[in-house]
Amino acid sequence: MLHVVEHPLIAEELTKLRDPGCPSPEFRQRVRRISSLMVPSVTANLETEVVECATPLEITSGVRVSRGIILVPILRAGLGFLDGFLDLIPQASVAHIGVARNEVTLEAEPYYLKHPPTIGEHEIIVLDPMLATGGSAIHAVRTLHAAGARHLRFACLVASPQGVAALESAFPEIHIHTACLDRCLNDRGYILPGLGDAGDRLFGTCA
Ligand SMILES: O=P(O)(O)OC[C@H]1O[C@H](OP(=O)(O)OP(=O)(O)O)[C@H](O)[C@@H]1O
Ligand SMILES: O=c1cc[nH]c(=O)[nH]1
Ligand SMILES: [Mg+2]
Repeated sequence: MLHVVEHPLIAEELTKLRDPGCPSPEFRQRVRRISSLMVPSVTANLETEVVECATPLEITSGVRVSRGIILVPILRAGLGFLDGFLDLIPQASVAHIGVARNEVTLEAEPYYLKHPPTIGEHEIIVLDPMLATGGSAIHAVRTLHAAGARHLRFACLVASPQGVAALESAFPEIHIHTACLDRCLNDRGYILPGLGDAGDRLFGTCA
């Protein structure tokens, strides 16, 4: 299921982010701000349970999120999306998955994986600013499922209709949260209108 997180502040940040003149330090800050603004929507349906708690005056009931949270940025660009989530969910663990898209074949090429052993008991939030062909996200979700993940959602900044369709077709139960659903992909697999290469813009590695 696709959730487009609509909010005026997110829309304004994204508009500034698309500008090719936005330098890396500003780009990083804006991505971080958007990811923080997305957290309430991405986490709105987390399972909770009632717990007993004390105030200075009496015993009452409170709420606890039932499962621990693991954030999984897809390297590299997912790292740009991580801090905004950690700002609001500092207790989350962080697993890393390295996937690079081969820019000729557009195939996802995995190169790294590190996650806590208890992945199946946690809520997993996979993070990547860009969902283009969907190859990288599909590889990441498949890998995490194989490692035991059972409660998993995906959050991105910009999605293409093709990427959403591919990810939903591979995992019909998945919830995809995006700040924007863009128009299409170009013949090199870049999202239009998009914002270019998110990893390069985040880390200042543009040609
Ligand atoms: O949906 P896809 O067609 O797979 O494309 C999206 C992927 O491409 C980008 O990463 P890239 O491979 O450029 O690596 P980087 O993050 O290291 O720049 C982006 O961050 C996604 O991971
Ligand atoms: O538009 C795109 C597509 C893939 N990766 C990016 O960083 N941007
Ligand atoms: Mg890149």
